[in-house]
Amino acid sequence: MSQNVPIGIIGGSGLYEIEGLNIVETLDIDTPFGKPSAPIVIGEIDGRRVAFLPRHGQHHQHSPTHVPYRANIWALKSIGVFWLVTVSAVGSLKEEIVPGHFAIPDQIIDKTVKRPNSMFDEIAVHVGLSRPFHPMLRDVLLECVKAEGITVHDGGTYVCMEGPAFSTIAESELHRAWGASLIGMTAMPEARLAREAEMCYATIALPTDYDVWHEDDHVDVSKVMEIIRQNVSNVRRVLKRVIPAIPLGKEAECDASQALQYAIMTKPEAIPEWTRQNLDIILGKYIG
Ligand SMILES: CSC[C@H]1O[C@H](OP(=O)(O)O)[C@H](O)[C@@H]1O
Ligand SMILES: Nc1ncnc2[nH]cnc12
Repeated sequence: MSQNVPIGIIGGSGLYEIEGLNIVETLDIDTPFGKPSAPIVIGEIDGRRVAFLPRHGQHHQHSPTHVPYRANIWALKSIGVFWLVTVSAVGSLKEEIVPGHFAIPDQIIDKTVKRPNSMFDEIAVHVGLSRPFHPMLRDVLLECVKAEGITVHDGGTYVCMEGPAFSTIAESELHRAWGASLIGMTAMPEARLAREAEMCYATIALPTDYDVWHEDDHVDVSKVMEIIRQNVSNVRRVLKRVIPAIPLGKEAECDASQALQYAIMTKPEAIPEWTRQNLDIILGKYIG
C-alpha cells in the first residue's frame, strides 16, 4: 500500500474527482473508525503524489452529519498525508463576498452537535486549535487563487452548522451579528481531527449563495450546485497550481507537525490497548 503520499485533497459538494490527476492506484482502506467516505484515489500532478477523497462519497451518499470524518483523517494519515487541502461550498454572510468568488477562511465557529469530534475517546488529549486553518497552507492557497486572477477573500470566520437543513433567517442574522463571513456544514470536526493527527489543514471555500439573509434570495441545492458547476474548472486550475507550490520538506517547520507534543495528558501506562494499537500512526512517536 502507498505509504508516502504527502499531499491530500478532500473534495466537497460537486467535486467528486479531479480531472487531470494521473491516477496511479485506488486504495480501499479499512480504519479503526470504519471505511472512509470512498476509496482514496492516488494520482500525480507535476511528479508529486496526491491523495484525493470525495468527502460525501462518490455518489454524495454521506450527509454532513454522517461523513466518516475520523475514518477519512485516519486513512489519509495512514498513507503519509501531511498537507491537507480541502474544498467546500459555503454560504456567504457578507454582501462583499459574492457567490462565485473564492475565500480562504482563517477561523471557525463550531455549532455541530451530533458528530464524534476527536480521534481520542479513551484518553485525554488537548491540542491547540487557535488557528484551525493553518497559516502556512492558507498562504499557499491564497497565492494560487490570486495567480489565477480569481477574486478571493483573505480570512473570515466559517460557521459550521449541523445541518442538513439550511439556516432560518434568525440564525443567519445571528451568524452575521457574530461577524462571521461564511456558513457551511463540514469544516468541523474535519479541521480539529486533522490537527489531532498533526496534519497541516486549510480550505478553499467556494461561496455559492447568500444563505437566507438576502431578501427573497434564499439558498437551495440547485443554486449551490449551479455555482459549483460554473467554478469547477477554476478549482481544477487552482489545485494544479497548489500541488507544486506546497513546501514539501518543510513539514517540521509547521507547528501542526508537533501538535501533540504537549497535548497528551493521560499517563502512558494508562493508555488502553485499543488506543495504543489503533492510533499508533498518530501517537506512536510520543508513547513508543
Ligand atoms: C449541497 S449544499 C450543502 C452542502 O454543501 C457543503 O458541503 P461541502 O462543505 O462538503 O462542500 C455544505 O457543507 C453542505 O454539506
Ligand atoms: N447557505 C449555506 N449553508 C450551509 N451550507 C452551505 N453550503 C453552501 N451554501 C450553504
